[in-house]
Amino acid sequence: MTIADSTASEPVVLTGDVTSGERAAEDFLSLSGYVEQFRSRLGYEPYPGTLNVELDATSRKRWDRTVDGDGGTIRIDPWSDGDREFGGASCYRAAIVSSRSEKTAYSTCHLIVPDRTTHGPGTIELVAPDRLRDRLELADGTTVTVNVR
Ligand SMILES: Cc1cc2nc3c(=O)[nH]c(=O)nc-3n(C[C@H](O)[C@H](O)[C@H](O)COP(=O)(O)O)c2cc1C
Ligand SMILES: Nc1ccn([C@@H]2O[C@H](COP(=O)(O)OP(=O)(O)O)[C@@H](O)[C@H]2O)c(=O)n1
Repeated sequence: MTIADSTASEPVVLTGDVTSGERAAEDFLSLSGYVEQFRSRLGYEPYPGTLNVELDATSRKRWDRTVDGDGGTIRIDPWSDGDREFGGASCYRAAIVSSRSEKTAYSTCHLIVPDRTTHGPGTIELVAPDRLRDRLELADGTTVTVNVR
């Protein structure tokens, strides 16, 4: 299955646990070169940071297979501020549900795959206009389901 196939059929369903990283994404997502692209291409200004989700074994295989050979639905282009080069990213429309409040889905977020990242393929990152830890009462270790379209 590819992301292109999944648009026409069912979303790709991924489950995993919320984790903390090294607070690197916060700095990148505060830069105007990214903020302007998110506003025009995703339709919102992201909360500065990414929510990290460590996938379970089944989801990890599913996601590896899904992204294979797919260019991503929405591209964020590389850019430069004159001194430094910043990498691009691929974004996929997504919705997230917490195992602690399954009635509350947050559906205006995106799974983002930076071209350069410190994370391996077993950890996905989500961007959203709101702080998802607050909106969905998430803590490290909370199991979440991410539906990727
Ligand atoms: C929009 C975006 C752009 C990024 N651009 C770069 C980059 O140019 N160079 C780089 O080394 N990492 C880049 N990263 C990746 C981060 O450095 C980091 O590997 C990843 O987002 C995990 O961060 P965390 O430690 O906050 O979880 C980018 C991340 C995002 C979300
Ligand atoms: N839309 C978002 C983005 C980040 N976050 C959280 O905001 C904090 C800062 O994001 P970050 O990407 O710099 O941090 P880490 O993921 O490296 O821990 C982290 O605790 C993220 O989990 C969130 O709750 N909702």
